[in-house]
Amino acid sequence: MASAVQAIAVASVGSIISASRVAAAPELNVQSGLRTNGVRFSLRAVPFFGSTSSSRSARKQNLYTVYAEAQKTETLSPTALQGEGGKGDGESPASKASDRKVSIADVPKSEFEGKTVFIRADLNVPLNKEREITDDTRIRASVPTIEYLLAAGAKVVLASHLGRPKSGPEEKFSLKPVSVRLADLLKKEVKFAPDCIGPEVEALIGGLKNGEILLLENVRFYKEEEKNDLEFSKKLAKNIDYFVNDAFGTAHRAHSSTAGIADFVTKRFAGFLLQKELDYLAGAVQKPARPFVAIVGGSKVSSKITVIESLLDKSDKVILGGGMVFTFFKSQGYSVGSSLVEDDKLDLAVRLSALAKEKGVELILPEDILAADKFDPEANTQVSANTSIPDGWMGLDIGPKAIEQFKKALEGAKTVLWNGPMGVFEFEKFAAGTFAVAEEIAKLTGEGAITIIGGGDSVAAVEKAGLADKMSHVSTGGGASLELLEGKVLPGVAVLDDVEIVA
Ligand SMILES: Nc1ncnc2c1ncn2[C@@H]1O[C@H](COP(=O)(O)OP(=O)(O)O)[C@@H](O)[C@H]1O
Ligand SMILES: O=C(OP(=O)(O)O)[C@H](O)COP(=O)(O)O
Repeated sequence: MASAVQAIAVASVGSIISASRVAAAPELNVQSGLRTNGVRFSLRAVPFFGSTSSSRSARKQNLYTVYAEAQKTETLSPTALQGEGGKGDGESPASKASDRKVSIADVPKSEFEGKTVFIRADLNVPLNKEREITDDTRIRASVPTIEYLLAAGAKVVLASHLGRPKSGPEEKFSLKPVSVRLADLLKKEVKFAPDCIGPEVEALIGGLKNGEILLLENVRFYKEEEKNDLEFSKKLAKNIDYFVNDAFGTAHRAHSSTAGIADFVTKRFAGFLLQKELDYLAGAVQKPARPFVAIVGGSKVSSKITVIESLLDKSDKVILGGGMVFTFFKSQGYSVGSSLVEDDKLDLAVRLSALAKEKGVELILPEDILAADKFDPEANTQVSANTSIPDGWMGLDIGPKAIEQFKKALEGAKTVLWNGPMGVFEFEKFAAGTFAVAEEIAKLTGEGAITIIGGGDSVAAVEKAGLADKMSHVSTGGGASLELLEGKVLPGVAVLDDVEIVA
């Protein structure tokens, strides 16, 4: 066992068929941190959960075994270590499944040579009226997986949705502009299929040579996609060997191209982007370097209840900002003027405050508020104590004292997770709180903290502040990152082959 250092074996259940070195891969190379203590990891197909398909039991299982002279914590990503220890159930790690999915970096690169690989990416990018891409972040984020598989000699069939087309093909939802941008980024030809299933697509796939790529047209041009329709999933999988899911932004959807297709291929892997998102959003949050400070903002408490609850279990401090704080203030009997309040959630605010006390987590609300006389970029403003926003005025940002209070609360943090802006940052007058928090988090990254921006409007805010590249991780998924932070199983992740630590 100890002699099989840094080797990975990939096998069908019961019979090992190959063994070779782990492939080099950007950022997520399992091999890169290997040390010594002789740990064996088994990677095997996960039991099915999270899709409506009935054929899962018929799925052919795979067993992946990683042999490593390894210091566990340095060998695997944070998610790989979930499930180990801490549960006090007396089981050894040998019998525990981890939540880590088999990524394309876990198998030899040669595994993909000559294989037809269906990559589901999230290429759902914003376009203007001229159908020009206004933000190509998601395309750029998808490039490492695509480049890696092309270099490995795979025949890449790339699929995505774009927007929410209602009934069939519509030019404004075509992925054609994406193929052009992708070709620029890859510096190679990207063939474009006018459909995502059917004889023409089959012929195009059949004509692919090793290292060539075909982008399929929007999978949502078929209503069957969102229904995770069995026949449609089968059609997508026609002539496909492996499924690689890299579409983190859509991993919370149990659709044909994100989940159903997995039943009709021989192997299912996480791409680099998906794995990175899981490492940060699930891994770092489950096993954070402490102190771990979570910051939750945004407009409504109702949309973040489960996230706050889940973070109260894991973090040392939870800072609250944005429109949701007024529901907390009102629940404490403060005057909130005409600020955004969810009157049916007052009890919930009381309950969350009590829960924080019970768990010994500091729940920090802003000491003062920047109030406006109307919801308008040009509104008149005044700073109010959190207890007494005057009638007719509404809180649209945290105040200057709160900025200092939040900075102090963040001091020394080793892990920071941020979801939701501190105010109406879209209006310049009410962006100071959000930008100050963004700057403070960026500073902490420089000091060695792990800083994670958990999707949605906070990503837009960090980008607007020009600080996105100063964060450890900026998520490409809004809804998906929220669901992950809430502790939900993402169907597009659940269908992938899983890692289990066996010794
Ligand atoms: N005090 C406030 N009053 C009203 N709206 C607010 C306030 N603070 C923040 N918002 C709004 O909340 C929105 C973001 O909310 P949400 O969607 O919950 O966040 P995220 O997208 O980051 O998850 C932003 O459009 C912002 O303008
Ligand atoms: O943009 C997306 O989600 P997000 O706005 O929650 O980040 C994804 O592409 C998913 O799209 P969908 O919400 O139409 O399924």
